[in-house]
Amino acid sequence: MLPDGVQHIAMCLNIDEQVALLKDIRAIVAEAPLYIPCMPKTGKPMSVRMTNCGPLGWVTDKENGYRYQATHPVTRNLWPAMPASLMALWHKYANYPHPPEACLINFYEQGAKMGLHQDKDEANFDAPVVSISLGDDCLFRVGGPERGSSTKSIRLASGDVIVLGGKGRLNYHGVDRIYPNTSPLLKNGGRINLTMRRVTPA
Ligand SMILES: O=C(O)CCC(=O)C(=O)O
Ligand SMILES: [Fe+2]
Repeated sequence: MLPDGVQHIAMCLNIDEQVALLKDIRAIVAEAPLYIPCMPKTGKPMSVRMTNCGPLGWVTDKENGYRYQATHPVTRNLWPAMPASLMALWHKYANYPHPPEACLINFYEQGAKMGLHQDKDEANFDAPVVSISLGDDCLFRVGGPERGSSTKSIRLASGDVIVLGGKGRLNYHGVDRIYPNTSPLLKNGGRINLTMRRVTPA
C-alpha cells in the first residue's frame, strides 16, 4: 500500500502516446537545452540534467538555491510553452481546476539518481504534483511528510504516472536507481521524468 495521497497509475500512456510526448519533449529541449543543476551552498552538481516548460521553471544553483523563475538559467530565454499533450495529462490526473505553471523535465542517465526530498518550493500546495516517466525503468521511493518516516519502493516504467496530492502532497520521495536497457523508447537509453506543478495560489 502506498501512503495516503500517493497514487501510482501504471501504463497511463501507451507506446504511441509515449512517442508523441517524447517528440514534444525533444522540441522543448532543442529550444531550452538540458543544463546541469547544482546544489545550494555547496555547488555540488546534481547527477540529473534539467530543463523546463511552462510559464515558470524550477531551477537551482550554488548562489541562489532552489527557486522558480520565468527564464532558462543559461540561455536567459523564457521557457517554452507547455505542450497540449502535457496539459491534457494534468487535466486527466490532477483533479484541480487550474492549469499547471511549471513542468520540470529531468533526464537521468544510467547511474543518475535523486535523493529523498519534498517538493515544497511552491506557494500553493492545494494542487497535486503530477509526474510522468518515460524511457528506462527506475526505482522510486516514497515516504511520509516527515524525513524519518518509513518509505516504500516501487518500480516505475515508461508511461507510468505518479500523483502526490492531498495528504501526500509533501511526502518525501526520490529516485534510487535507473534500470538500464529496460525500455526501447530512448535510443541511447536513460529516463525522462516530467513533473508538473502549480506554483502560485490560483
Ligand atoms: O524523477 C522522478 O520520478 C522524481 C523527480 C522529482 O521528484 C522532482 O523533480 O522533484
Ligand atoms: Fe520531487
